[in-house]
Amino acid sequence: MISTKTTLAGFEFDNCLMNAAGVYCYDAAELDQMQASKAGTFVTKSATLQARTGNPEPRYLATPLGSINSMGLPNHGLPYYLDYVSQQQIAVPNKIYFQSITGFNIDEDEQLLAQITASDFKGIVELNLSCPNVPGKPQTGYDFETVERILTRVFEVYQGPLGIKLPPYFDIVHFDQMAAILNQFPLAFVNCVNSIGNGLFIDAATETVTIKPKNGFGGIGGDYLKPTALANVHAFYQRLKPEIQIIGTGGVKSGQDVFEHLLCGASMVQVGTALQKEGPLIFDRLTAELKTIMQQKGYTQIADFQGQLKHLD
Ligand SMILES: O=C1NC(=O)NC(C(=O)O)N1
Repeated sequence: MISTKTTLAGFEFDNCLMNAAGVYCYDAAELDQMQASKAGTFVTKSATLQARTGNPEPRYLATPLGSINSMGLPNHGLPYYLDYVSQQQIAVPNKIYFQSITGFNIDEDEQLLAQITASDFKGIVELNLSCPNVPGKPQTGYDFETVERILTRVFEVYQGPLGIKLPPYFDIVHFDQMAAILNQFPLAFVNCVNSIGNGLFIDAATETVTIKPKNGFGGIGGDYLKPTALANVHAFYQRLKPEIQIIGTGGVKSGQDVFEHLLCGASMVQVGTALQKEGPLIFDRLTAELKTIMQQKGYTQIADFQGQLKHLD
């Protein structure tokens, strides 16, 4: 019997696959589809203190090799998602859900966490430190001192399982510096990676950008992202203390892509662009393809190969 079960933050999940925050998680209708899918669980759209309409449209484009988006954190506000998850904790009790949050400053992060503490939320928090699409708002994950300040406050005020969503890094020294900061904290996980911020996809026929916000600059996902995502997963897997697990996100559209993220050290794999394109049935296909690869290699569980990427010595 081949199993794609996984454990994260001390919880067991029937499947190591789930959505990436932002995809199929904006409202109850989308989250219901995630609940009905083969995914092991879901994460909500990153919730902010106040509901947001997000950036002007067009703000998303699927491209042949991936996607570009500048959604701008459209969401119904944290209470909406806490209510939905509260219902699911009763309707489907033996599952653990992820709540993504993002404040626009450290005090908002604290307020969001206080709301979660005051609720009956029993799941895992994903603190998004990497949205590249709010005009004027930097990707917090690139400000190392601020990350340290935020995590210090977060773990002073919040006692439940919590991880962070990071932007991609492209410098070995940055992996070293960020890992040294993160190893100070009781993080349940680090999710590598968010989209590559501020890419540009243009239409040569009309000589125009393809999305409206920020003169067409947006987060890049899909095939373009995969080598960077795998590198970030593996770099942090190599550097973080074993108590901090890795969620792998970026460029997953086949069972092989899932296998590669797990081989690099991920304990859970999230799907964004390909889920947006194919819909939640993708989890049936990805699970079957991953099991086929595992069977061909003689593996029966993820632990048989997780993090076992070989180097050339
Ligand atoms: O963290 C995010 N990453 C993205 O690529 N897009 C969304 C968004 O724009 O809301 N947020």
